[in-house]
Amino acid sequence: MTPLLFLAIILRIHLSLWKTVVASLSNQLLQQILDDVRPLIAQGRVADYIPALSTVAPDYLGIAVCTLDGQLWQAGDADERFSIQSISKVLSLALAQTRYQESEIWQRVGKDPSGQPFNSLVQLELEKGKPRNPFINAGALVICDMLETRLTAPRQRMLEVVRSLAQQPDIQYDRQVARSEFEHSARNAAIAWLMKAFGNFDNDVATVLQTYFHYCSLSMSCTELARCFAFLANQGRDLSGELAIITPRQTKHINALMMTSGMYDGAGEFAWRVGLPAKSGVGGGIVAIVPGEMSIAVWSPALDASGNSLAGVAALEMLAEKLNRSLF
Ligand SMILES: NC(=O)CC[C@H](N)C(=O)O
Repeated sequence: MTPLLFLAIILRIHLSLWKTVVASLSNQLLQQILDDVRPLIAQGRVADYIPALSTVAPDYLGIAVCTLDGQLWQAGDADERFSIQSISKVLSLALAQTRYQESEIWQRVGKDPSGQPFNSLVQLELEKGKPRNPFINAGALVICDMLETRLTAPRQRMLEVVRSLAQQPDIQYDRQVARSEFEHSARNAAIAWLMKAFGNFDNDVATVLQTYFHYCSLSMSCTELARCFAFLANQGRDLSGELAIITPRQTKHINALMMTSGMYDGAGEFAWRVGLPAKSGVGGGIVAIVPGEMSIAVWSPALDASGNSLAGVAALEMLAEKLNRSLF
């Protein structure tokens, strides 16, 4: 067999597999999944440590899938906006990757799962102010500190990035959520000050906290999130394929970190149940990536003990199973 023929056969197999997935994806399938997981909402709890989040009704439930050819599938409250919270930590890291050398980032923040709650201080003290990874609060605060140093207007820049990736020019910060977090920022401030004591924080703590809380307060829908995060399924390129947000190597790094640390101390169980890189936020959103194929966003505000959306995880588990997609 000539190498060319071999390549053609492989390509055919790949394309027919791709078609199978797309064929089995439908709005009805997504709706069915939402109907199946809805009873789980009652077992979770809406985050209340940020007062502005505690008023969100627990019965919202939405899902959106964006495949790399730009097609969208949706069900439930897919177009309702919510606070993306820690999902923004992925975007801050991507932004930092465009402004810093690889070694500059990873000398200040680790690449390992923490096995601890996302806002824990214990490990940070023991490990001399170097956070385990960029997706726990300490790590994201270091990344925001780095952005503060290199960007003249970090909040504006982030808005430009998400608006362009999600193809939605009116995405905004929810100022009420950002203010509420700032008024209840004792723990995050303690984390930042502890890192400053260890020499791993350069800028004014209050300024960086404000940037961090604004990023967390980004208000986006599942549809917008699915579009926005498609670059992680696409080797770092946006949906048009024309704009490289980050390099394929940087994309690999982010997906690996999402796999091991995107769901906090629930990351192991999530890998076991779903097997895809993902990032959650205490607003109840989760973004998951099927590399080379699609990005998925779910939202259900009631959380499990690790701070991950309870029905959201179950919905991803079902979808991954139905599409026969897992990295394992
Ligand atoms: N897990 C999260 O979504 C936490 C983010 C939240 N803004 C906090 O700092 O506590």
